[in-house]
Amino acid sequence: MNRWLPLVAKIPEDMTTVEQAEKIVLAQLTDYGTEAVPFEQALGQVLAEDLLADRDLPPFNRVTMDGIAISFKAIEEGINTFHIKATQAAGDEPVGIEDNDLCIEIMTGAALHPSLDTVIRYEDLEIRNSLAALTIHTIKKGQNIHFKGKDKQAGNVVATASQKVTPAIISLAASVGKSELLVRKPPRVVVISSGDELVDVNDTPTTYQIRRSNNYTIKAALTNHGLHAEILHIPDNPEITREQIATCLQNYDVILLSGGISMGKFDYIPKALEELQVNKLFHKVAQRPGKPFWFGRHDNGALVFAFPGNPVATFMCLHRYFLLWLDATLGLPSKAPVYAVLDRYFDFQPQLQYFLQVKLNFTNQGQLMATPIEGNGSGDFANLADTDAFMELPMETNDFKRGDVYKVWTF
Ligand SMILES: Nc1nc2c(c(=O)[nH]1)N[C@H]1C(S)=C(S)[C@@H](COP(=O)(O)OP(=O)(O)OC[C@H]3O[C@@H](n4cnc5c(N)ncnc54)[C@H](O)[C@@H]3O)O[C@H]1N2
Ligand code: MOO
Repeated sequence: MNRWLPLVAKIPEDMTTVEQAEKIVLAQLTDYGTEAVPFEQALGQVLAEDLLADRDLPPFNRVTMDGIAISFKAIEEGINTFHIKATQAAGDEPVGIEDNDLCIEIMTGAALHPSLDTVIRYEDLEIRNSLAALTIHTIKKGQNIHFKGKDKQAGNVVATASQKVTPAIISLAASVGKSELLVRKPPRVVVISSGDELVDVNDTPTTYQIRRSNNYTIKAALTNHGLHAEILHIPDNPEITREQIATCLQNYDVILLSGGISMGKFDYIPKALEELQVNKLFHKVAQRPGKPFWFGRHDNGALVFAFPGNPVATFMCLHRYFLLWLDATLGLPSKAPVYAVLDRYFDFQPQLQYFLQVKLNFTNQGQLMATPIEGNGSGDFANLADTDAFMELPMETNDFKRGDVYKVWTF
């Protein structure tokens, strides 16, 4: 590299830096309201209410081992053989004892009667003719019991608003009897591809055509984030492009476009967007891949993320900008950035912020290492399957040394 260049990178005036682009995107947060959904359908959505315990958790003194329940007083009195008074299953009404030499044969999950305070596992007993004899000497009062209210008390918050609904939260909702959850309404999203060279998955491409894939990649990534999206393909025709986008601007909150935004003769998208009064907030970011990225907002509030068509560029911009915006707009707390150690030397000369594709691995010391898998540019989608993240290499540097630590965007 030319070491005489100043460290502050110079970028062309018509370009936005990655940092500025992120700020502009994150300044466009929108509240789409809330909706009640059946709890099983809430996976991946963002909670819009606190989830409260409807009763103590656990709701009774819960036995945690199959065996017998006794009063600890018996142990203090030196008793080590017990008459089995009854057998109690989980869900049964609790059975108590009147004398300390009695016990209840009891199962995991059963509710303990107030006259009992200690549970001894079958493994520590010998049972014969309705008599249970201890085979161990050390017994602690209160052992093998999960006490009422130990985890949460009635009215306590078990999950807070602005948390993403995970399988654990589905489990909590079921436990506290919330069959419906109030969640943040996600934006209505349409994913649009364009280009006459693109045919659908089930069509046979001519020798010079390819199958469209970006729209499916985007849709799949959104599904992973709990967001449903519609798909639309527009041919390379300026009138149809304008008409279709105009309709989408009325029917969707967010339009994710892929392709048709650089300098080609058939790249009609930026012009159509401007004609439709979508205000351009930036076009071109000093980054690779994804330099021609276009972002704007219609007066009605609809946002347009127009990603460059090359598959890796679309994929990177989706993760670096759109998903970041989505989390923020749904009120999720911002995630702490993830950093990894570059495991070999890498150089990149252009004055652009480079998003290097990497394979991530933890060492046996718990350190996250990133191995560059560069591929063949932003058209090389095959390479995406071999990598886990983009490593964001700062624009101010051209030489990235083994052992350097940089931010990664996992996908
Ligand atoms: N003169 C210039 N040419 C290009 C520039 C530039 O700055 N000056 N930038 C290059 C960069 S960087 C990129 S990235 C691409 C982006 O161009 P577009 O957004 O206009 O995308 P297209 O030309 O429509 O397509 C690019 C490439 O991707 C394929 N593609 C498009 N959509 C899909 C899809 N849904 N599924 C799969 N593949 C798709 C398309 O067939 C092309 O091969 O422009 C460079 N050119
Ligand atoms: O943005 Mo392009 O992705 O550099 O190929």
